[in-house]
Amino acid sequence: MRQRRKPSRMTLSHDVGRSGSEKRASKRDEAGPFAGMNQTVARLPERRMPRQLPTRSRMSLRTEIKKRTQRVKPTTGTDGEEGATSGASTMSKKSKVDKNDKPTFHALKMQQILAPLSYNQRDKLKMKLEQIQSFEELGLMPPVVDAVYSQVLPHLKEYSPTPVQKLAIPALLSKKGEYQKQKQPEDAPKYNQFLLAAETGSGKTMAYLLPLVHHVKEQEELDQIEEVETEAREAKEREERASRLVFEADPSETEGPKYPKMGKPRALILLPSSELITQVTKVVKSLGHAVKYKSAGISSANSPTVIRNRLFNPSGIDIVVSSPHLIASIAKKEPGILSRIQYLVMDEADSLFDRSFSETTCDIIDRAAPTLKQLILCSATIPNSLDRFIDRRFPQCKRIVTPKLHTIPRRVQLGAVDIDREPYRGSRDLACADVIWTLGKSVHEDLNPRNTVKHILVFVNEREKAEEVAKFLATKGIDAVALTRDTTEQRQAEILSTFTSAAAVEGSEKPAVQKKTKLFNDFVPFDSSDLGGAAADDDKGRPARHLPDTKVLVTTDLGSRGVDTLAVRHVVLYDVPHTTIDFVHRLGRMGRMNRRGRGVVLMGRHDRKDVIREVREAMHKGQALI
Ligand SMILES: Nc1ncnc2c1ncn2[C@@H]1O[C@H](COP(=O)(O)OP(=O)(O)OP(=O)(O)O)[C@@H](O)[C@H]1O
Repeated sequence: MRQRRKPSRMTLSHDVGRSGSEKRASKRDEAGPFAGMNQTVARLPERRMPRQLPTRSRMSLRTEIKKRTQRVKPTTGTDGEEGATSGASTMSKKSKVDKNDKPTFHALKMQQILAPLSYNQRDKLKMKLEQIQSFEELGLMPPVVDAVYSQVLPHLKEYSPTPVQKLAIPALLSKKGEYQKQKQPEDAPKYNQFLLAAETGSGKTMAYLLPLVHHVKEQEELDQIEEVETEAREAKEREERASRLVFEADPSETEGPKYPKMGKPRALILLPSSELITQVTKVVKSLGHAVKYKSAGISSANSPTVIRNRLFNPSGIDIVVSSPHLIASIAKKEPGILSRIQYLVMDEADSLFDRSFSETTCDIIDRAAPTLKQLILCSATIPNSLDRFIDRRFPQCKRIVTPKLHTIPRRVQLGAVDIDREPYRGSRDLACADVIWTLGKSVHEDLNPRNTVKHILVFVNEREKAEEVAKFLATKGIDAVALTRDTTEQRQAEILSTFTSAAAVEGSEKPAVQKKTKLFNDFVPFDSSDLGGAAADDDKGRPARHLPDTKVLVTTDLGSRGVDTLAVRHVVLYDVPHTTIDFVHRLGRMGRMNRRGRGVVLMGRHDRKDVIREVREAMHKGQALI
């Protein structure tokens, strides 16, 4: 029997976008033995008016909730797919907001208080976004912009930065506040700290990478000037010394390191898994084809020789993409690796600061601090724990958040299948197979002349379950594989590559033109009559039929964080996710960059149907989850 789960500690932050100064309440003078001394006037505390408890207590809880939710209501109904309507128009509609549009989270509130971003903040951000239309307006050097067009997004005809890119790139390039930094107390960090928080699939990688490349190139020019100056100065000093010490060897003349830049990157990007390292390295490399710099991606999937060759190239290295654990272990033997870092990025920051990574990640930040100029934390979800951690550890952190933070794109729809209904009778496996068959047999409307291979992701909550479900699906004629931490790194890369390619893969079957065949668009998972039958076994237990042109990947959170699964348009939530954070990440594997997607959640009698309903409603209205 399935057990009811305990609520998770991971909850979304309620006030992500506030600035450093807003969040610290002014510290009151603490009382002490000398507190009243040397006073010339009586400093009596301000008289406080009693709180109007009677009125407040009369206010029903329902009204209270309504009042609060009004404060954070995102501008639903007025924003299109990209959500960039004019702030003025949305503001003016504030008073006319339909009651039904307000977030009415009750079940989700048990996990978390609301308000990811205030209504006003979201509106202000939208107004700011409207003012920027192209990459040229962001302040990047022209070769970097050209590299975006020619290398990273060559398949596009029209280019425009995404909201997070519009907000983050100018902020990361800005030199504002550099002077004040130098005047801060000795022990305060001398580097700028940023938090980039934006919805899944919104282009966060380029939002931090383009400014980083810009800085690296700028620094390269400065280095070259400095090198020429140093060489000239040293030559002059040598000459002077030579004229003074005609007969003696100069004891102060020691040779500097032969390869000063070897194994000492300027920028370090840290990620929690090998798949993500490979993914981000690909973007770094593609930019590097046009803007020349030296980069390397290293993960535990690489052999020590490969890692050494990539890092310790005599001509130096500019950008390294890796994981905290690997960098920490290299730094034990080669401390130089952290001695020149100026730009440090923590991508998927909520994972990198969770219990399994936090100590190592923080240690790297401390060791890089003396040379560090910018620390960038980046994530699609900001749990309360991370929010509090940032407050404590990086009180000066500048928060760059987008108006759609913590929302699931409206292009993604979520349906639910009741596994307790006929014909499943409580069998989650059977319901899962049936949903996949229905999705697999539906015909994609724009596919000609052959059916396109469909890529479906199935998310389970426990690692052991992934293997089990994949096996079951295989017995039902479905081409399913499991991806877990136990899968070898090479195999993980192989499996994921088919799910991350944007190119459509032509299938083997012609689309059936039968009347009965459902168009992919028409699929309504709530309608059980619509669920086509999964293949029955033959006498020997082998599947009687095989589902063609459909590839299924069964995975846990490993496949949900950051993986750019462009090929995926269907996600099946085999288990109801533990938290809204999991909903955001898992459903965030679809609907990336204006694509559409459909999710199906399997729900049983022990699952929180109220949670599913609220998530669906929030998605439908384009509201942020809490
Ligand atoms: N300005 C743009 N226009 C069109 N496509 C873009 C743009 N910027 C990035 N992309 C594409 O969008 C996809 C998603 O980008 P990316 O992986 O950076 O998203 P993300 O915000 O980091 O997602 P996640 O939170 O899931 O990690 C990539 O395929 C990328 O090439």
